[in-house]
Amino acid sequence: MKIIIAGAGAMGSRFGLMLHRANHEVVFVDGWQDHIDEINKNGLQANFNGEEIVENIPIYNQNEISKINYSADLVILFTKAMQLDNMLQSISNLLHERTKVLCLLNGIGHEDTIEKYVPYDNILLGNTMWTSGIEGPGKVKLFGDGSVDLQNLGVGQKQIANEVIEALNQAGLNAQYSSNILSSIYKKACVNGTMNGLCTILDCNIADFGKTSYEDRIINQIVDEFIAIADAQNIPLNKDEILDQIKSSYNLETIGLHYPSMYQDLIINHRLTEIDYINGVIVRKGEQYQIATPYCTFLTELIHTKEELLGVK
Ligand SMILES: NC(=O)C1=CN([C@@H]2O[C@H](COP(=O)(O)OP(=O)(O)OC[C@H]3O[C@@H](n4cnc5c(N)ncnc54)[C@H](OP(=O)(O)O)[C@@H]3O)[C@@H](O)[C@H]2O)C=CC1
Ligand SMILES: CC(C)(CO)C(=O)C(=O)O
Repeated sequence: MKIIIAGAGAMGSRFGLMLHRANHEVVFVDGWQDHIDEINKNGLQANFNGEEIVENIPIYNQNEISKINYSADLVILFTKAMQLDNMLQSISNLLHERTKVLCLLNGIGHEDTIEKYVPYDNILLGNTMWTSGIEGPGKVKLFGDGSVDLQNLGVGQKQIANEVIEALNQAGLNAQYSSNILSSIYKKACVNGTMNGLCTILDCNIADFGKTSYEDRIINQIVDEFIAIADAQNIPLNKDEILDQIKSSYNLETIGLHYPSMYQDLIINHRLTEIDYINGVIVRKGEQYQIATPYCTFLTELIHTKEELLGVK
C-alpha cells in the first residue's frame, strides 16, 4: 500500500518504520526541519526493542508538498491535536478521491476537523495503545507492545477499514475492527485522561503512579466524569473494562515504563500539551450538559498552570 504518514514525530515514526519494514511504500510529511534534515541525511534511527536500526524513508516538509509526486492509498494522521488542522490544509492537494485517511491521534472530536478536508466516506477513526519516544531529531526509541482499534465513518465502508487493518497487521501493529469507534475513543481517552495529566503533574511514569495508594481513588473519580459525559451523548462505556485497561497499563511488560506523550511534551520538551483535547473536552461538554467535572477541571487547570510556569507557548 502507498502510505503517507502526516506527522512523523514519535508515533508517526513508529508506524512509518514498521509499515516500511513490512514492504509498504511509506512517505513521511512533517514540519520539524531538523528532524527532516536528519532523516534525509542519516535515515530514521531507531532503538527498536533493544536493537539499533536505521531505515531510509523519504520525508518532506509540509511546506514543500508540491515536491511529492505520489498518490497515496492511505494517509495516517499522527500530528499533535493542535497541529491537525494545519497539517490537513498542507496536505489537501495529496488527498485524492480514493485516498483514505486514518486518524490515530489521542483525544476526542478530531472528526470535526477532518471532515472539513476529507469526504466522510474516506475517513477512518481509530486509536492506539502503541507508544513511542523521540530521543532527538531523526531518532526514536520503540519498545513494548500495542494495538490499534479502527472503524470507517461512512456507512457501508467496512471493506475499506478491513484493507487498512490487513496492511497494519502485515506490519505487526495488531489492528482490529471496532464496531463502535466512539466508545473505543472515549475508552482510550480515559487512559489519557488519567495517565497523561497525572504522570505529567506528578513527574512519574505509569508504573510508578500505579504503585501509589491513591491511584484507585483518583482514576475512579476521573473515569466517572468521562462516563457521565459519554452517557449524555449515548456513547456506551463499560467502567470495569476501562479500569482494567488503565490498570493493565501499569504493567512493566506493557507500557508501565512509558512516560506519557504529555510528559514528553511538557516536562521534557517544554511544548504545549493536548490537555484541551482530552480532559478539557470533558470540562467543556460538562458545561454544555450541566454535569460537574471537578477532577477533569482541576487537572486541566494544573496542566495549563504548569505550561505557564515553564513559559511554554
Ligand atoms: N508518544 C506516544 O507514546 C503516544 C502518542 N499518541 C498520540 O499520537 C499523536 C502524535 O504524538 P507523538 O508522536 O507523541 O507527537 P510528537 O510530539 O513526537 O510529534 C508531533 C509533531 O511535533 C513536532 N515535534 C515533535 N518533537 C519536536 C521537537 N523536539 N521540536 C520541534 N518539533 C517537534 C513535529 O511536528 P512540527 O514541527 O510540525 O510541530 C512532529 O510531527 C498525539 O495525538 C499523541 O497524543 C498516542 C499514543 C502514544
Ligand atoms: C501510552 C499512552 C496510552 C499513555 O497514556 C498514550 O496514549 C500516551 O502516551 O499519550
